[in-house]
Amino acid sequence: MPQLHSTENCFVPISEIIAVEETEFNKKQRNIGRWQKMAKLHAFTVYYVKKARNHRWRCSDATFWCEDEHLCNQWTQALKELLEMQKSRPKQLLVYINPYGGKRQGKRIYEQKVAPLFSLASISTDVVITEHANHAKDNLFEVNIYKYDGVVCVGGDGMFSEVMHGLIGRMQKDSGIDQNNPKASLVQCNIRIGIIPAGSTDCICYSTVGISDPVTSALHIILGDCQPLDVSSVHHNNTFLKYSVSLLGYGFYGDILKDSEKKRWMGPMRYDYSGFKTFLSHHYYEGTIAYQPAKHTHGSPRDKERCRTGCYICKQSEKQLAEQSKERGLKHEEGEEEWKVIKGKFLAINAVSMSCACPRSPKGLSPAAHLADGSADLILVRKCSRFDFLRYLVRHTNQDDQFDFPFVDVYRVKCFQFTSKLSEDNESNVMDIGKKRFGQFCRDHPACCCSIVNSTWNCDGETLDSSAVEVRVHCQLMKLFARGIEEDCKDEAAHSQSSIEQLL
Ligand SMILES: Nc1ncnc2c1ncn2[C@@H]1O[C@H](COP(=O)(O)OP(=O)(O)OP(=O)(O)O)[C@@H](O)[C@H]1O
Ligand SMILES: CCCCCCCCCCCCC/C=C/[C@@H](O)[C@H](CO)NC(=O)CCCCC
Ligand SMILES: [Ca+2]
Repeated sequence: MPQLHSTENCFVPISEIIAVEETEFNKKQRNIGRWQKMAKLHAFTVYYVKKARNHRWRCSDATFWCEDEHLCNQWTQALKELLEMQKSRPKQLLVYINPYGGKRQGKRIYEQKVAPLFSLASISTDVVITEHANHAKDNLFEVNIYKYDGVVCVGGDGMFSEVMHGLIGRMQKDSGIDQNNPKASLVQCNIRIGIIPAGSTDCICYSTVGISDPVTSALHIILGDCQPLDVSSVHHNNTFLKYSVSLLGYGFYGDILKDSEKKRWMGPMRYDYSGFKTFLSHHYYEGTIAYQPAKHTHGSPRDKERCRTGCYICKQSEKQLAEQSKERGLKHEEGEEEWKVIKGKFLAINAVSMSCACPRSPKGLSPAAHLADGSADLILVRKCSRFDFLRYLVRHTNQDDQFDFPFVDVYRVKCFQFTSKLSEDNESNVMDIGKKRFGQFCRDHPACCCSIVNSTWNCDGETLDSSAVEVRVHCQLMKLFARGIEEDCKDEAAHSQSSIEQLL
């Protein structure tokens, strides 16, 4: 009876096999003293995902061999057929590389770490190295996107934002939807985006995979993972400004971004420099926020439960979304629902449609936010002392609850509007003041830190031109090659039904 041998005793679900290849096998047989004639061996290698600590994935391999050529061929054939049956895996990808993002390593990372894995998994790629900002976005309006199973961006959150705007914008254009209408029901984008992190913050990758690591992300793309994602649309006076998936921040994060743009040459360090400077400036801004609570979702921003792979709350929202689209044509109740209004002086107004976890803050700005529940968490940090604001910031880096302060409020919302007091008071006056230098203080109280100019909105790392905005969350508008953050469970794979071991 011919037997199959292997270099490793491993247990791998079919869904985690990257590729199967026929191999040349030279088993060095140690013989005691005399030369021994060896029968020709036939072999194949199985490349599979090995899960390491902290959500890191690596490509590992195991070689199987036997003397019977027919048996060996039967095995390779059977495994390849099983891989062919994994229908969610991409075969053709469009790749955009930003050579200047983060530490300017995008091209090297792609060529050395990602391209060899794509080629091993028989994925064909069209690669575009961007030559200027908006190159990827504009290109997505021109190419035949429908021939691809996905679009990959190599860069940071800014590069992802470009690709997302290109894809969502293209989908709306092709469906005749006017993006300037803040109430429009946008068409979902089913072409998945893969993120190979090579930027400064990489918040979207970290929050959807659990780590910012190019090889891990490449493997999620190869396995054909799919993670739906909420997208917020931002409008001003019936004009579309931008989409956001991570942070929409006014005050603290807007000011950091504005200052850091001038320091791009510093690379990722610019955020630490500008963060420190902005913290010391301690500006607060007056304005009015009106929001509609997200009543459709069961979670709350103060939950202890986190959004993890297969999240129940996101699944419920997905069901609701499917029901809604069945009933399309029936009137949206949004307009009839009650608006809550809050006026005040704020150091920061942050709206996050995901946790915004990143290496700087592994639990993120709102640890219990969901990736795909159709809501955003609106965090209001009111005027407080520098010391209290520092305590608030530090809690982003430890286990303490950052919402447990009397000057911090958090609401789960489906839409909101913001108007600064300055623009409410006197539009023309704002124009005059705006011409003066940024950061001027109230003349009556030079030490009070209330700013007589507006802050800027930070929209996923890019500034918006308007301070008055209207924001609406679009549930699961797009999809990523990811699966959300997996619960830490070492023997997960051991419960899979379809494993090589079972086949053996
Ligand atoms: N070839 C290019 N030259 C100049 N800018 C580019 C080019 N390609 C893309 N960009 C722009 O660079 C901006 C920043 O890119 P990216 O997000 O990759 O890096 P980052 O800003 O360092 O990272 P993060 O967004 O994570 O902070 C993007 O908004 C994108 O529009
Ligand atoms: C004394 C220690 C205090 C430490 C406080 C740490 C708090 C860190 C929270 C980080 C939140 C990041 C939110 C993500 C925003 C991204 O969409 C955006 C684009 O990449 N990045 C920034 O705007 C860059 C924003 C950079 C912020 C530092
Ligand atoms: Ca959400």
